[in-house]
Amino acid sequence: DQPSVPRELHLGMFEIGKPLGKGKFGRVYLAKERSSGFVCALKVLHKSELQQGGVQKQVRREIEIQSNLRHPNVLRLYGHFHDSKRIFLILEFAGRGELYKHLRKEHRFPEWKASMYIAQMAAALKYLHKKHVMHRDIKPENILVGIHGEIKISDFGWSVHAPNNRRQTMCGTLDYLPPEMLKPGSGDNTYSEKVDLWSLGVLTYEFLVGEAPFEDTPVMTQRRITRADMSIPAFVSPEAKDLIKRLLVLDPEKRIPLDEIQRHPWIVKHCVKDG
Ligand SMILES: Nc1ncnc(NCCc2cnc(NC(=O)Nc3cccc(C(F)(F)F)c3)s2)c1Br
Repeated sequence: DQPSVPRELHLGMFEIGKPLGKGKFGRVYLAKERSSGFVCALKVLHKSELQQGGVQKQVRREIEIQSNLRHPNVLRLYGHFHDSKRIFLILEFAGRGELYKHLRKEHRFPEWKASMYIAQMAAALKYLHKKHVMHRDIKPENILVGIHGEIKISDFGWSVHAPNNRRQTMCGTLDYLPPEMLKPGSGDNTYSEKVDLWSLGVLTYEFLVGEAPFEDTPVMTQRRITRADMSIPAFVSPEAKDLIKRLLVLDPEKRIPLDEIQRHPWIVKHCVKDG
């Protein structure tokens, strides 16, 4: 059949379906490309809102970074287009929606499920870090679930190429911020992709406990993060506790590397290879 020559993308090409969710900057709809029947998710961003938020260059960076990423646990960004008022992101549709909704409904995940998800996150981060991309905003709200139950890291609005010393104003929850992004070191305040390892530790804790390890008032959360001051409940298995403790380490260089995560007993014991 004819190789598909990329046509000029525009809204009329899509039949818009049900709303899938709404982020802080705009809504997402199920959509079908009319000529091919291809199903995707269409995120609509209003240029005025992006200007107000001063984040338009972040969206450009997201498009540039994510368009080149191909991994089963990273949500695809197929393309984008805009009209006079809006920017549209053409995204892979994740058939089982937003992970945080599953987490809230189930309160917390059984260890086998949490371990499978963290193994997939480690594989995705290994892929990203090999390309010197750090996501910088790993949290349940930025993870989607595919039709086969596999997870997909999404929303690369805060991703950058490592190393990075730009100070971005953060908004949203502090819970997932690593210490080095809260108070820059006395020396160089650059940070590396190791920031994603800290967030992976926070994510592991939240999957198993149902709340973030440093959850508190904003001031107390910052203080507890910079002291790695958290306690792990007794119902968490010793292996899971060990991995969390090896990720939530103040010194970025001392955090367990991704290769070792994939070989960690808590990960290995739950991912049944054959059958
Ligand atoms: N079932 C589903 N299947 C697929 N997708 C779904 N939802 C969309 C998930 C997203 C993926 N990528 C995104 N990207 C951004 O939002 N980027 C963005 C937007 C504004 C400002 C900024 C920033 F510049 F401020 F960071 C960055 S949202 C759902 Br529910």
